[in-house]
Amino acid sequence: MFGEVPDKHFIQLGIDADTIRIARLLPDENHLDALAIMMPKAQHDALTALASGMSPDEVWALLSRELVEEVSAQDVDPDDLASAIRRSPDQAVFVEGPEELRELLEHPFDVWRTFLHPRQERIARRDWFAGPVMVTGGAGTGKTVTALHRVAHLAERYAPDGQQLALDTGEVTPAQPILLTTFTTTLDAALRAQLELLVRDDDRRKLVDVRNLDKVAHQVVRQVYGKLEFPNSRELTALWDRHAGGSDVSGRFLLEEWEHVILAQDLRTERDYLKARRHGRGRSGRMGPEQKRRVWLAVLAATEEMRANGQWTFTWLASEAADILNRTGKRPYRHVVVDESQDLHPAKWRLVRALAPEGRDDLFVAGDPHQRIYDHRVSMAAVGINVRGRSHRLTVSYRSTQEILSWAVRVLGTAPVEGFDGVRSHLTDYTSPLHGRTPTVHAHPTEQAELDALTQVVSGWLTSDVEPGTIAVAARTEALVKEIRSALAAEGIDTCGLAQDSGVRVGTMHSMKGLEFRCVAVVGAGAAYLPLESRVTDLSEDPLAHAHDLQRERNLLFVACTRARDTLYVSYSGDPSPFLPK
Ligand SMILES: Nc1ncnc2c1ncn2[C@@H]1O[C@H](COP(=O)(O)OP(=O)(O)OP(=O)(O)O)[C@@H](O)[C@H]1O
Repeated sequence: MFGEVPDKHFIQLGIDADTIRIARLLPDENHLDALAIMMPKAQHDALTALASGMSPDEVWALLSRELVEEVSAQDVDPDDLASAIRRSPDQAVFVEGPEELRELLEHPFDVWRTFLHPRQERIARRDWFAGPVMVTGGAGTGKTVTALHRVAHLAERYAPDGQQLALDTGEVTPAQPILLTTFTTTLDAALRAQLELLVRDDDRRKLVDVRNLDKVAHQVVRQVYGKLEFPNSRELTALWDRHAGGSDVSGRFLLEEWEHVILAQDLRTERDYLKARRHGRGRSGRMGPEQKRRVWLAVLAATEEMRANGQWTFTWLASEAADILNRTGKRPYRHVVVDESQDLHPAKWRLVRALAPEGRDDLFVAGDPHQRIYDHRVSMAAVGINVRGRSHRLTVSYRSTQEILSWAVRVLGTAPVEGFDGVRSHLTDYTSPLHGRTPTVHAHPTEQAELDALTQVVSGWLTSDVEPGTIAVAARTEALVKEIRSALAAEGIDTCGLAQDSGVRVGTMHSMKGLEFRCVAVVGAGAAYLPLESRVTDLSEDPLAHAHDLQRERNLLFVACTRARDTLYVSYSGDPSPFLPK
């Protein structure tokens, strides 16, 4: 990791000879993190900053700024933190100790968005990175906050009319040089709201295009193909069924083969398809060459029909958008910042790569492999994104209490999780400085009894002055979400979807991703819903796909539970889910 750092840089930063020898043996930042408790803090901080690619002068500037912060913190009136944040020009305050954090808990929900920890600060406010940056970390470790601050930092380089100030390369700067993007519309609405808190100046905020990737892809492809249509899943299956006949597989299988193998690996010819790897694709792994040929022809026919009808899927759209940009050489943004990246399909990664020219500060990507709830594993190198030497991990959760974290981490089970670029990801040093109540798990004889109990719990939260919009109820299926909303409504409790704010928010576990609430109830955590049988490949069909599917269901429960800041209530009827910690 420090291969290119000369000894004199270490010495200049006060790092002793023994530590230099150890540092030279470290392959990556995870190993450096693990040594934190064995090294003097100042030396470890300096190494962490060096590892992120800073020059010795930048490291000095950062460390001395932190020192000044530490000293001046003693003069700050601790009762006046909220107004201190508002006074501070860049809306950032450094928070290190649990006491300070507890103070902050008292402040309004949204004010949280504007605090930075020195480690996050080092990433977000770094002058520049030589290429793509990856920020990983467990739920609530501030990946989104760091990404937002990075956007604000990048925006400061530009005059409000879009002219680049700091890095004048002589090229024309796009009107909106920065794209802040994520997975879904719900999340891009949340990001937009948070960016408004952080970048107060309207003109500067206009430099940032906040849009989910599907919308970005849509705009690129539409310019070439005109109006685009997106058939619903029933229409799509019917179309693919019509082409499946000769290939001895179902239309659904064919469609998945196209999206998960052909588009995922960007296979362009029958030859490439015959050679392609297809781990976790059930019976397709066992198809002979003749059958694969038939499948390839059926896929060609189905996609030709879709193209003739002007019909698209969002994965295809992303793939096509990347192709168009690569073909024309157009790069609509200077910087692309991606949040919740763990679930991006490889075609969407190709699009991300194609959206900005390669170079300094081109891509900034945040994600957590433990929160992967769709089945997309990707090698960043294969999609042309090289983060080597520029990956950073956050380990302190500022959202949930240690009690909630310790419980939720057990939901994940013990199977190793594949991180980005095939690196195993772990949560062993993932902690929270906050403490509170242990999550409670409640068993009920029937679903009706479970819903009655939920109504009482939510009423209790409301009467103890928890704002309705900071309460969320999550369930595995849409049908159960509907039942929950009716049960709460029958008791006079207003409810709304997770993206709205007109009552207690209720939604599926999938749509909880990226959000956070003071109190969370996870309902239907029984064996009937988790794992959801219809979403798990049969063991006999494909053991690898079976194991992936089960892990994905675990991750889903983990995502739902780690949305809770203060209180987590879990219930089920019938048998408990095997994922619940014993
Ligand atoms: N340095 C900090 N000091 C205080 N609060 C912070 C800090 N960093 C983040 N937070 C707060 O912690 C919570 C979680 O932050 P954020 O949403 O950025 O985490 P995340 O890593 O993106 O989470 P997830 O992966 O679960 O979506 C937010 O309420 C945020 O405001």
